[in-house]
Amino acid sequence: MRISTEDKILSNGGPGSGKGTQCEKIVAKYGYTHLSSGDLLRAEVASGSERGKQLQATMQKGELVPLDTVLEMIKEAMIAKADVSKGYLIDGYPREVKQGEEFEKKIGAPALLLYVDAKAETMVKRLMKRGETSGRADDNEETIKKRLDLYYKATEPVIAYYEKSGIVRKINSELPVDEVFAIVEKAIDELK
Ligand SMILES: Nc1ncnc2c1ncn2[C@H]1C[C@H](O)[C@@H](COP(=O)(O)OP(=O)(O)O)O1
Ligand SMILES: [Mg+2]
Repeated sequence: MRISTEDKILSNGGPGSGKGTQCEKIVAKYGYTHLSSGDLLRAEVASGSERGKQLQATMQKGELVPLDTVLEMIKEAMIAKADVSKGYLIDGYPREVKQGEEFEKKIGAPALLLYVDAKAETMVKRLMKRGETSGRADDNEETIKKRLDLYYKATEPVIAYYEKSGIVRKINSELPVDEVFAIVEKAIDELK
């Protein structure tokens, strides 16, 4: 399956940077199909399947789940929506350069990467606050620290990887949500 370039937008950035928040607003305005790799994985865990059980153990440690599993799940979700989708917004993927390369090969090049950028200190603060109500097993101090380390080590290079193709738009996510969204809108509207 290959989906045309203009139908794929990636949203990337650190844990707690505000990807999910912005994606929700993008979906409301532009009607894209939102695929959050984290949400897909958490849904698999919640289903209680054997695959879900293995995923849970990995995610609880703040580690990345196997490359093929995530890509397979994203692909399945894209196919399921292919008839009705106005385009896909893929949130929190790729998490490492190798995942990006696989994505290009199996699904195709994206049109835009929204790089949702916030300081480490801001991300930790937001995640600790989110942890009070999110019920997420990985929103605790110890796992947050690991996720941040992993983000800087594995995921930041993804941004550099896509910078070569000129599709990265850096979004200052230190601002209030609506101001962040104004920057996001500009980046998306430039595609048209
Ligand atoms: N621009 C902003 N200003 C203040 N809080 C924000 C924000 N964007 C998001 N948040 C809050 C909402 C969440 O409780 C928390 C993490 O946001 P999120 O969208 O769940 O992040 P991510 O999906 O990148 O992990 O921070
Ligand atoms: Mg999220």
